[in-house]
Amino acid sequence: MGVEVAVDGLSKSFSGQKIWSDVTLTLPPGEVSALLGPSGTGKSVFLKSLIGLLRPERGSVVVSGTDVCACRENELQEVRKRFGVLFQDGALFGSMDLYDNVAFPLREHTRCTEQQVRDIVMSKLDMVGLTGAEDKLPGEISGGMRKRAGLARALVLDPEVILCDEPDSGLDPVRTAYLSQLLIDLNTQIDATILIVTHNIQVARTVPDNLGLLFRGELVAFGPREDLLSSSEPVVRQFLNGRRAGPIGMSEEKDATTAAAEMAADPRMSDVDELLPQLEPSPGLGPRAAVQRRMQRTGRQSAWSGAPQ
Ligand SMILES: Nc1ncnc2c1ncn2[C@@H]1O[C@H](COP(=O)(O)OP(=O)(O)OP(=O)(O)O)[C@@H](O)[C@H]1O
Repeated sequence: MGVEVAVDGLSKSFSGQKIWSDVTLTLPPGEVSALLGPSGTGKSVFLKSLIGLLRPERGSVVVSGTDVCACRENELQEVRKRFGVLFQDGALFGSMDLYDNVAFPLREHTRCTEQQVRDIVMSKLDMVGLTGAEDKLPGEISGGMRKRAGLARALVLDPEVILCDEPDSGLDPVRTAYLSQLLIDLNTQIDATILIVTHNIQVARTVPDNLGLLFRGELVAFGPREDLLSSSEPVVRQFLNGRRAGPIGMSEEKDATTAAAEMAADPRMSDVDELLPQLEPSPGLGPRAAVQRRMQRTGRQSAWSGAPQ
């Protein structure tokens, strides 16, 4: 099962320029969470901070008793093995075929025999629907396939936490729908804690158990999907409805007077109040363990999480 990731009072700046400060949230073990936010608010910086690729000035990120922000390099190497990361572009090696790309972490970090490598690589490629494509080079396949290959590579070390940086970027709506289903199915099969960074409203509304929003250098909200999807917080509503009227402007933020005037003037500013059901695992996979745990954790019947489990 996935592990909890507890972030407390995290602050990051570059050369004195604040990116975000005092970010506190807990990724519940085995649940799927999504982090939203306008471009440039530091979502990728946040993901990198979780695995110690960037070092925030203040705060902690505790994974199984280890503070990623304060531990030594050798401890960091150990804690990173618990993570699988899908980078925005898949980050595949262009000169290696998909098989070797996916095998790479196993050959680097384990003493698996080539037969064991083969078994693991083929099973992960199968999980993401890439059986038969193992001989292809990244340049010979579509963007959606590259994402899935990146996901297969993120899975080979059996991670307890999976971080996905904009898994939907550059994908058409149909491929995005397949990828969303794949993330829910993976969560069902391996019960890993998943954090998705996304701009995609449909993904945000249908995939995660929990949602968070970064804005103006702060985490303005983080909580169960029901709370965020029905939130009356203007910035949350603006983002989840993808409209211009609201506090978020082209260059990230607007002054309050302009935002209020736009809200009053825009007659089409009707928000989507329908709470879309959360995606269910594909037939034959059984229920997601996270759903039951989440009900116990939050003490709620999951009224908007689709059919009863
Ligand atoms: N290594 C770095 N050194 C200096 N500044 C950086 C570094 N990495 C990121 N930044 C800055 O931090 C800010 C946040 O960047 P980040 O990529 O995290 O945003 P984001 O929310 O993921 O954006 P997008 O949604 O457009 O991908 C940007 O202004 C970026 O230029």
